[in-house]
Amino acid sequence: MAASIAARSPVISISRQITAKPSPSDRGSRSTVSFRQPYIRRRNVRLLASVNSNGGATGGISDGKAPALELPNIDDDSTYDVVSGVPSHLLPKPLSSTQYSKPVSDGSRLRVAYQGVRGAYSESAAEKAYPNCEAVPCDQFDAAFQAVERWLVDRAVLPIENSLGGSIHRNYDLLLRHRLHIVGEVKLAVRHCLLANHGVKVEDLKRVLSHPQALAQCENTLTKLGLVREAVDDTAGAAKDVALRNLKDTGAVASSAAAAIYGMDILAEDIQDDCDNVTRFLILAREPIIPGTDRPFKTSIVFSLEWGPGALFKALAVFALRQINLTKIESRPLRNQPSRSSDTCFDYLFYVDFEASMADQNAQNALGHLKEFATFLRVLGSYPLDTTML
Ligand SMILES: O=C(O)C(=O)C[C@]1(C(=O)O)C=C[C@@H](O)C=C1
Repeated sequence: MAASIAARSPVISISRQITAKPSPSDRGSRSTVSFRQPYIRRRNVRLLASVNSNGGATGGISDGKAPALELPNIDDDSTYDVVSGVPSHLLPKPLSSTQYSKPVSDGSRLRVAYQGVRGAYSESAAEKAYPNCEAVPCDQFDAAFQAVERWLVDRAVLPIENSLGGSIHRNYDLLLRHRLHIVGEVKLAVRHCLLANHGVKVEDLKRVLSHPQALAQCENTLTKLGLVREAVDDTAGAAKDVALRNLKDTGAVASSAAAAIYGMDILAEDIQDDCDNVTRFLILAREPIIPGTDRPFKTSIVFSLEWGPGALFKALAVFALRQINLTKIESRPLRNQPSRSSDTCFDYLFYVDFEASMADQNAQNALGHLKEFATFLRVLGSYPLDTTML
């Protein structure tokens, strides 16, 4: 069984870590508010602006010493990539929102990286996003990011949050460390099974292996059964391991697909704590898609703020003032910052998803406003919502 798996697509494992950090350059600060730009700004800028009646920003930005700088001209379309400094029109052509699900132009199948081994939920998510794709297993999330960056695959499909277990923090951190763009999302109903080798009964089990998210999603059932949990890299990997070692006292929490692939029995189905167990995955590509207005879009951004009372309140107000609905907010520690005098104060990155396309002037205005006082701002992607029924 394992040999046939290897023959399909070897697992990608990349040992060298890419440690790309946001560039300290301030070049992007006066360019057009565009979904392509990872904006980087100096610290210590002071907000002197407010929202005008059209939802546009007015006023200027000051560093407290120099005269106020003029506002970024949001009608100016001469944009530059802040990483390479290359004018935007010379960069690779972005995918259009209708193109992003089409096969590659030479007729070969789209190669889509996912984390885990065959039978992982992430593989199902990749196949839901791109039904005729070649799903390529990667041993770690980081390897999937790098596989796209190194042109080994065309896309990566990675979990970002689950309705029961919450956020997958590792992928939030990797989104910033790498330079990929979010070009879509896919929601997958996750129905966990308790798997064991042939002849093993529930009463025989002492331990259970699975991905930490899957173990968290089945907390109640596993507690009732009194099983010791052991975390491994992915659910299907857990099933494969239990099967290959022919363990008789250990089960796995994984999908029914994994049971079929690794020849295991399903002892219990739907063991997640809530029948509405949904994982949202992000689709990542080297180039962004051109945001549209033809269907509902979502935009994902990450920013940091000056420390102070009401800072986050002000940041979120740029959306509230324009009736833009937020669907997700996540904070992560901002690493490699010089420590502050007070031990009680940490710096954060805020990841926000909002329901608007970067093709909407309203969304451009909101980000233009946020950019005036955010110490760092990057648009991770503007992409169509997954509105499919689960
Ligand atoms: O282990 C898998 O099968 C995965 O695809 C990973 C993962 C996750 O990281 O959240 C994906 C979906 C489920 O929520 C459980 C685990």
